[in-house]
Amino acid sequence: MIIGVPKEIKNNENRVAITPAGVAAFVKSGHNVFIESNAGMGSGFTNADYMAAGAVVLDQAAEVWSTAEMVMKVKEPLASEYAFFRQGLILFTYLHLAAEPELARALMENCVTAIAYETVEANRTLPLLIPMSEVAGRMSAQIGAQFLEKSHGGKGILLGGVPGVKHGKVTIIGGGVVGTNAAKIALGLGAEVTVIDMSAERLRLLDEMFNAQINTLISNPFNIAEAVAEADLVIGAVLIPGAKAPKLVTEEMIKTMQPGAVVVDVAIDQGGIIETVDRITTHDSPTYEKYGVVHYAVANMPGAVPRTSTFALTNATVPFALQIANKGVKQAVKDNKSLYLGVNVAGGSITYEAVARELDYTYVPVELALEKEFLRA
Ligand SMILES: NC(=O)C1=CN([C@@H]2O[C@H](COP(=O)(O)OP(=O)(O)OC[C@H]3O[C@@H](n4cnc5c(N)ncnc54)[C@H](O)[C@@H]3O)[C@@H](O)[C@H]2O)C=CC1
Ligand SMILES: CC(=O)C(=O)O
Repeated sequence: MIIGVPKEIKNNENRVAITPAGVAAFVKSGHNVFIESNAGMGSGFTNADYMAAGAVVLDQAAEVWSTAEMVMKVKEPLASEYAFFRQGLILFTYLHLAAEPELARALMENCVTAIAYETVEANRTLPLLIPMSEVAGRMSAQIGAQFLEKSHGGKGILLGGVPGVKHGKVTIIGGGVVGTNAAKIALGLGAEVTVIDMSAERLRLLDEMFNAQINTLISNPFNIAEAVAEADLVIGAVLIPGAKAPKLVTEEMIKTMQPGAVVVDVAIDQGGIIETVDRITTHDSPTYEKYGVVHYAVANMPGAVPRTSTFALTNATVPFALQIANKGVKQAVKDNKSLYLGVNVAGGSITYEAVARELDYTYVPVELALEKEFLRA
């Protein structure tokens, strides 16, 4: 199979979908890799590194997209990339379609087989989301601490306090991978940490994991309102796979926060859980202020630490991509239920139930959609 890797074009997105080691793995299995010139520069990989591993370096993104049978990316394609979609193309990347209706339509209209990293599932975990959630979770506490500084618009507190002065309070809503990693760093900084989740089982696990050093609360509007009002920093970390994030922190709750408090809505890639987060921000301009509260809503947080993130992401994605390349998408998806659950669009239909429900399309099971696709070809 011919694998294409274009350079990422989202604001300050310095990750790349493949490392030279990944290229070598594809080449060893008899595949060809075409990568856009300088695609790896932001992560510290030169064109020469990729060529030494066996890749062909192409100057233009258009050449990569048009040559490839499978395009591997990091972030969802932006509007300027939709023109590259065509029937038969396999796209393997983060998609977050519940929050990207235009992208969903473009993929359907062009009959792309689109496999979303974030819905590939194994043993009730999301193996291709986990590494980036680990990164974003850790970053969220660090970033929150930074924006609490006066010079960054915050209320001017140190999360850890100092002897004789109170610690800062961090409320984390969603105790999954992002939430757990945020709690680790917030606790390490010396903050008083509260984690809210809808799963009592998850809270029990967290209580044990942190040796009762954090407060845990079951998710309901009353507990969320109280914990938000008290918090210096709120971190949004809820996920319902494939679906739009529920708005759990209302505008009224945000109004109860103190001036200079900070919210970091990590779940923004699925639409965000904070009602007053009304836009996606970028690494260039990461925050805005509303009701005196600093709002941060960057949808590609790991893009700011690209070297760590590219290694972590590709460690997880390349083995799945190799299965697709070795067997072809139809057989790979048939053999591997995890990959089956990653297919969001095929044969012009939405093939992931929660995405179809969210975007108001008829859900078509992957096997039927792929059959249609192969009959059409
Ligand atoms: N902005 C960015 O750059 C990045 C964003 N993310 C996003 O962060 C979000 C969280 O991801 P993960 O932690 O990996 O998901 P996860 O599945 O590990 O955790 C989600 C948690 O939310 C909880 N939950 C669901 N409904 C809830 C409710 N009503 N109240 C409280 N808790 C509830 C679940 O029980 C689960 O523990 C996702 O949207 C993910 O895509 C991840 C990486 C980077
Ligand atoms: C998960 C995701 O969207 C990211 O890492 O950018």
